[in-house]
Amino acid sequence: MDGYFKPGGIRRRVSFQIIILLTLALTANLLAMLYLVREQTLNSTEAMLENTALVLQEKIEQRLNYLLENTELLSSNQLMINALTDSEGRERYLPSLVNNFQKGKDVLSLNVVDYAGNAIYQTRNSLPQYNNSSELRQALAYRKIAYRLSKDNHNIEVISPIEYYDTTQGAVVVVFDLAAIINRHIAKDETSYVRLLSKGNEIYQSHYNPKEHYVTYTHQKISPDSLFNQLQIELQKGLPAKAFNAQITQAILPLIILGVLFILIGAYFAFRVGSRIVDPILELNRRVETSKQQRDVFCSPLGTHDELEDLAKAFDERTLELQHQAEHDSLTELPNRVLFLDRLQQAIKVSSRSKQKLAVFFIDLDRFKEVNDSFGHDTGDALLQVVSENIVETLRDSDSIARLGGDEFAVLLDHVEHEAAIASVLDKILNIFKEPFNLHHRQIYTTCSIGVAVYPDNGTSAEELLRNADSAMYKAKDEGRYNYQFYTKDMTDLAYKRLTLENNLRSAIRDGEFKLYYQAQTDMRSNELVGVECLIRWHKEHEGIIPPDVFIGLAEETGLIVQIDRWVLQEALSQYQQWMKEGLKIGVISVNLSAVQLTQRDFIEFVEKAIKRYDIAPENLMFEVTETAIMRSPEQALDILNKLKELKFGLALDDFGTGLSSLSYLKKLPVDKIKIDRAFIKDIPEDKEDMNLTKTIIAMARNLNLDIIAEGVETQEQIEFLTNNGCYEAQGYYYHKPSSAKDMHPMLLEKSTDAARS
Ligand SMILES: Nc1nc2c(ncn2[C@@H]2O[C@H](COP(=O)(O)O[C@H]3[C@@H](O)[C@H](n4cnc5c(=O)[nH]c(N)nc54)O[C@@H]3COP(=O)(O)O)[C@@H](O)[C@H]2O)c(=O)[nH]1
Repeated sequence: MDGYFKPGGIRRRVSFQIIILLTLALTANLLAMLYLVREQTLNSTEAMLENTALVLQEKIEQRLNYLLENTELLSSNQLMINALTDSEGRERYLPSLVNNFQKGKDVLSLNVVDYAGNAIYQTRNSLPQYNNSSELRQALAYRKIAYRLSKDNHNIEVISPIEYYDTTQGAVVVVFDLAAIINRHIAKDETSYVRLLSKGNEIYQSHYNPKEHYVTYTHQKISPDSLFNQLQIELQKGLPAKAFNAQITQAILPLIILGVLFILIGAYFAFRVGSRIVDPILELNRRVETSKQQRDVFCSPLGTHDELEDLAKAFDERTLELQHQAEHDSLTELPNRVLFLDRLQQAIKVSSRSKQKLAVFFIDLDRFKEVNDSFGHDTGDALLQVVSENIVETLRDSDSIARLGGDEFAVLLDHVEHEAAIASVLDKILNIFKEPFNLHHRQIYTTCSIGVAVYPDNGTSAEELLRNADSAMYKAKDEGRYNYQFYTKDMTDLAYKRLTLENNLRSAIRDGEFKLYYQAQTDMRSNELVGVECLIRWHKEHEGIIPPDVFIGLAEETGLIVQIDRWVLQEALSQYQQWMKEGLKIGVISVNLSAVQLTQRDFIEFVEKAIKRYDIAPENLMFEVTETAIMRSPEQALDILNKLKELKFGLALDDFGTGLSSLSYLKKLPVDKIKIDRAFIKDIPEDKEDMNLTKTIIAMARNLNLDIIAEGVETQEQIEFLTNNGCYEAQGYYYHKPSSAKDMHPMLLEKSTDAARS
């Protein structure tokens, strides 16, 4: 029972609410009953009071009539006439007559008056003065019995004329005790009171206490002939409120007891109903809790066949949906890293038992970022979808594929017999990228690099295998992309170094650890300075200067090159402005343009803002771009290069000769200058082939009317060979090694002074 009625719990709420509802309903019923019982009791009490008042009035009137008749009989008695006329006879007959009359007749006094109203006989000497009494005068005049209430209202005086032949000689006046008359008819243990009122004044009361509350009835149904009416007497009956309420309580008490019983039974049923509602909810709750911990526990079927059953089903559906969402990639609908690792873990268990191998591929699309930047994310997404579909098609049903995130996929090959089987799948995957993908009416060229780790040789846990496949993938990238590499131990170090370098690069950008070096470009005939190339250096604390070859590749891979090259451009222009202000003659300043920048939509805008800011004419700024960079996304690159050309910026084709370098292709590029790669120059004059190639390049450039500059010029022989063959500009250690602006300053000053002199 612990927690059975937990505070705020449904069982408690349902039970309590049903009990409260029952109690309220019952109370309302009882109140209604109470009202009805009270009304009924009031009606019956009033009816009872009316009846008893009527009966009482009749009885009193009967008695009064009886007394009146007796008084009349008395007054008409012959002896009474004799007594009136004969004083002797009066003494002789009247006492016995009167005594007889008084017996049991509630008589207070009996009097005989003569015609003038003078008392000629009286008991108790109580006769009031009757000579002026209008009732006496009426009785004598009309020879008719008359009556009235006494002055103190407590008695009734009856006046009956004494007739002698056709005359009235006097009258008998009898005073009756009103209380005695009424008391005869009232029981001693009467609970209700009786009051008689005359003109609002109480003339009689029994059992009446003015301080108590009563249910009162005033009897008014009196006929005009009745004595009460003639005497103007009102009869009031009343039942004490206590007695009245006791009747109500008596009537309602069984109902209250029944009500309480009903509430108790209701409470029991409320608890049962509460349990019937709550038990399935608690069961559902328990299953929900279990399903949080155990993957295959479901809430349905609950067995209730009602809305709860629907809820349980809906919960299961939503759980499966959420589970699917949590374990799948929404773009490709492939399993994600979580599910892949789970499946890999299971596969490792099976393989460990069956002593079989399995292989994990880590696939990364090459330069996917450029596709995104060049053609937008929709195209990037479509590429990922089509690539994933193609990979799925090359795999067996028992193999697994997952999208790990971004442009990374993973494949799990089960039950691998030998490495040749792995290689066959790898080839099939690489073949997918042989042809361009047709997406959104464009042909998108892309490739992928794949790293492979094999269980148990390259790892025994899912994480380790995936991590090692990742390291092998980086090796594939380093090996020129679009190939696969099997994991070897030294790759872990490589991957670690790569990760460290990436992190350091990010902090170098943040902390401003880069410096710009400058290398002169010289006219070999006049030794005049024609320009400078800006070359980045990374001054890393404790490690010294790190050359660009070490980090530019990774910066391009990670996209960090955009920030780096933008910094280079601003720094170069700022320095150039400074030199101009100092009156130094620099010629053209060149900066390198990476492939990633050629895909940046806002690149032109950024360049325009920069030259405006440093007040540099576009003709004084040259961009050096390699063929390889252009070929990564030719359409976009050409678009940007043409715009730069239109804006009058200089364009040089860097590292010329190392790429495809066809004449027809060269004609399409809007470049002003070609830079012969150092690789052709360095072995001149020893390498005749290089010399022939260099000659061809120079001829080709001249034919196309392009300027030409040789890189890596280090010797006098190289200068002679180049100038003899029509190439007059050079960049190389022979003239100047890349140096900081400060170190370069004396040379710039000297060159500028020479130029001024000549
Ligand atoms: N995207 C960017 N790329 C840049 C930037 N700065 C440099 N780079 C690229 O890095 C590559 C290596 O550059 P670096 O180490 O600076 O080498 C340059 C010269 O130092 C070197 N050179 C010049 N003359 C000689 C020589 O007589 N002998 C010799 N052994 N080496 C010499 O050649 C490199 C010139 O580079 P480039 O003309 O651009 O090809 C290089 O590919 C740079 O492009 C940058 O800011 N952004």
